[in-house]
Amino acid sequence: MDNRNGMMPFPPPISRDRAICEFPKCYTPEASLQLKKDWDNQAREACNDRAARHQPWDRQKMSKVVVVGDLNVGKTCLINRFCKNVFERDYKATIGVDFEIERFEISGVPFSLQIWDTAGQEKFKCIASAYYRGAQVIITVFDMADIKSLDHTRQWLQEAMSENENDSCFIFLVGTKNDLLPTEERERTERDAIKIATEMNAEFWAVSSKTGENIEGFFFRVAALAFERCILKDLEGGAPASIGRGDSIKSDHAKLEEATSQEMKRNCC
Ligand SMILES: Nc1nc2c(ncn2[C@@H]2O[C@H](COP(=O)(O)OP(=O)(O)OP(=O)(O)O)[C@@H](O)[C@H]2O)c(=O)[nH]1
Repeated sequence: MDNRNGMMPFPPPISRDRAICEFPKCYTPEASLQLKKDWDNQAREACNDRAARHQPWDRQKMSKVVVVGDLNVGKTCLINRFCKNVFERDYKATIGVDFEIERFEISGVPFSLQIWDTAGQEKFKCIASAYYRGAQVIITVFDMADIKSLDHTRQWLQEAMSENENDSCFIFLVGTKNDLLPTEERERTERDAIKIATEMNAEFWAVSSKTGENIEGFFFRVAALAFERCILKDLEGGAPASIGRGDSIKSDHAKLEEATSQEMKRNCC
């Protein structure tokens, strides 16, 4: 499509497998952020009303998601399994940060998650932490087969929250690599994780990026909760997050490259 006049081309249609109609279930009621089984009435009515009047929302709806946790716990694999349906067996450390945009259609409304993958390695922390601000969702990740990484999630959350307002974020605690554990051990680790999730005010999920178990259910849940909050904020007249029309994403990429190369040059970390 011609882009010479500076207008952004229309984005491609949202994939059918990213349409969410039913309110997605939690993993376990013991560590869930919302026990309700359906959308908030006010949000649902607002969406139905707009659809009936063929009146689109003023801004494209978007939430920022920040994924944190120790190195090697599987943050990149978690994101890549959902966004690209791939699983990488070999470990490649994330340098600084990276991000993916995932588009959904929820109750007929286009909605995007901007998912930030941050490096777990200590030496890249100073780059990654610059991207914590403005998150609507924080996902703290640990490796189900490495109990130390579960203990460290409190510290990761504290650091991510230090850049955000209290109560402004949905918090998730995600255990990856559940394919590596026998049932008994898995149940024990889940019980430990649920205790920590409760302390953190987080919703717990156990997933496997290798087998794909619970990956879609988890991200649909994240998208649905973030979307609903976005609609309710809009109805309250708060400033909703806006994704812009592509140029802000490009400038994020430019900033990312610049910050990473400066940081590497300075070798400060
Ligand atoms: N068996 C199994 N291995 C996994 C799973 N998820 C990730 N891995 C492996 O764990 C290693 C680390 O995965 P990454 O996703 O790169 O880890 P990361 O947390 O992004 O690491 P950093 O970028 O250093 O912060 C890789 O060798 C993956 O193949 C999983 O669900 N099951």
